Amino acid sequence: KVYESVADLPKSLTYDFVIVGGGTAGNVVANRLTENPDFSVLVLEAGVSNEGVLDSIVPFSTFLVGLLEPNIFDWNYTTVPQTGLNGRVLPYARAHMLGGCSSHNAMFYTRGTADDFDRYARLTGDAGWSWDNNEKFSPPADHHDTKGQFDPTVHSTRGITSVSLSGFQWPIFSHHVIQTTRELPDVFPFNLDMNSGKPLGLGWLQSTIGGGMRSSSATSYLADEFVRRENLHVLLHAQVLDLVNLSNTKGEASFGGVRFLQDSRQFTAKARKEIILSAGAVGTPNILMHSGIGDRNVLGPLGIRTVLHLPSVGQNITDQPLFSVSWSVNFNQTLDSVNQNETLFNEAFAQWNRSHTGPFVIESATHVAWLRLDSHSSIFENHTDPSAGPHTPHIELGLAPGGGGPVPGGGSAGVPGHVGAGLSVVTPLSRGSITINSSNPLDPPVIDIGLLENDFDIFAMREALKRAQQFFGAPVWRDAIIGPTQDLENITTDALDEIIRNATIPSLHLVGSAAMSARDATHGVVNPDLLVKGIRGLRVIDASVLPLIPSAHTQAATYVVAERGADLIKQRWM
Ligand SMILES: Cc1cc2nc3c(=O)[nH]c(=O)nc-3n(C[C@H](O)[C@H](O)[C@H](O)COP(=O)(O)OP(=O)(O)OC[C@H]3O[C@@H](n4cnc5c(N)ncnc54)[C@H](O)[C@@H]3O)c2cc1C
Repeated sequence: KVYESVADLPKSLTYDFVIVGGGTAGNVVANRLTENPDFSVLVLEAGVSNEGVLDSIVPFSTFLVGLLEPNIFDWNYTTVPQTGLNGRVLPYARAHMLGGCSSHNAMFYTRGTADDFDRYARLTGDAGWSWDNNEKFSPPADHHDTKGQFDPTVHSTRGITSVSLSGFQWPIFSHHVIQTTRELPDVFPFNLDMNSGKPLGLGWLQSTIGGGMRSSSATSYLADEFVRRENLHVLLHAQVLDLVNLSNTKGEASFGGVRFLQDSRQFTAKARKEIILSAGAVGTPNILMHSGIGDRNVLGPLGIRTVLHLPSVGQNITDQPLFSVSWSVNFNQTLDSVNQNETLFNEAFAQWNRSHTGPFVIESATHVAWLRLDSHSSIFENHTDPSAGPHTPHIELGLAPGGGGPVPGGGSAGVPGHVGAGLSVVTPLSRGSITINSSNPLDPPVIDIGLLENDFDIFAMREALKRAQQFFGAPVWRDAIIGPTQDLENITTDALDEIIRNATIPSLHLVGSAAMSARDATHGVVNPDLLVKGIRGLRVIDASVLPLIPSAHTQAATYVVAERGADLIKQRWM
């Protein structure tokens, strides 16, 4: 059951497992552990309920933008000035609601490549880090014939989170996109299913949407049938401050509980078996450091006693840069037509309310191209290829029948008659850090994502732009395209770089802040079993543990981490 107040919890605050964060990963773990009726589980979520939050239910991007403005649904973080982005300070969205970022993300469901996961297995020395098919592949909202748009053999229909193809079509756009794969097959080969492990090429986007509504870890893994389990308690408005009840057995430290705040009152929840940190790639390292696990050179000056000197906490974090471009077109069958016309907007909303069909059942993008840089690119003279293997893309073009493309945290340009591409470098080499500058756990952490600091990333972004220009320059677009909304062709490379640095935003795909590494590695935060190195009974299960960013959006990989993490816990205790 989901509780709003500690006072309503039926038991004492002692459970077998305490999970910190009811986000994307945390709810998966809560669900899987409570399959065993002998385990009791408490989830502590700082944020609010997802129930009835329309902006989180309706997939359409205009609603999502509402969620990302400063409000109670987000932690409202900002980055430090970003050197690679001309010193700009950016909002850094992290959900503050049940379901975590799966309740307010753009719903792209992209698994990455088999190469990515093989590399995790290699890096950790644990072959178990392969991927899993656990989604519930569902019909699109409009029940159109999906033959030729995906490969059923690489999907599961028995999983928990719904995944579907676009449930609404913008016919001219879709036709032109697919026609481009025929006209320029060498650059944009059609790929039947980008989630097969080999995503290179261009195909139809799959999203975490079912029945025309967002499918998050809160609506799926905490659906009524699961959350009513007597051994599962989820407490909202419970912000964890730090880990407490430190003890030492045979030279190994362990924490017996977590201290949390609700309505300005402090409580301690105790774990008989394990504490699981699922507070996300910002929240998890923050809690670790406030609990004395981190670099002693950071903790000492702040007056935090170092329990374990683990300098990798919060280091080497990675996000993917996102730069949006758009072209004016002479047809008005685009998302912009709905956004710019109140009558059409209200009609679309009425249709969604009536039947969960129509333009509001998709976020914005309908197709994605995953591309590699030319192997002879000059950039490889100074950089080794950062991709995990030959089937791994370096860049992504998220193609949308509307201005500006998918813009997490931004919103679309919103001018009628536009098509857009969200350009992303999915194997960036820039790295950043999450650290703290105060001993008060209620103070926000210091977020430096380091976007575009490495020259590989700006090079790859320029290449992504060239591919987008090539794409919309294909013969089929000739009669449709009026021109780019910004002239990015007839300018110098320096001027282009300046524009890119001034307009790039983070994809919000942060990973690596509590990275897993091989057991005997001198770096890293968790072992391949996700237990924190040198601490007993403390696991991290969320996007923080991914040591390198998958060449994809990160929720699918986070679900994989969570499913595997839950399996590992079960193996230990059952
Ligand atoms: C705006 C946006 C758009 C995105 N779009 C996509 C997309 O289209 N496709 C995709 O694949 N990925 C996308 N992502 C990324 C993806 O959603 C995340 O990588 C993934 O959801 C992270 O899951 P997580 O479990 O690690 O963390 P989260 O889902 O963030 O969960 C962490 C939870 O812990 C809670 N928490 C944090 N600190 C505390 C504390 N001290 N006490 C108690 N609770 C705490 C938080 O409130 C949150 O609920 C997007 C992300 C954002 C923000």
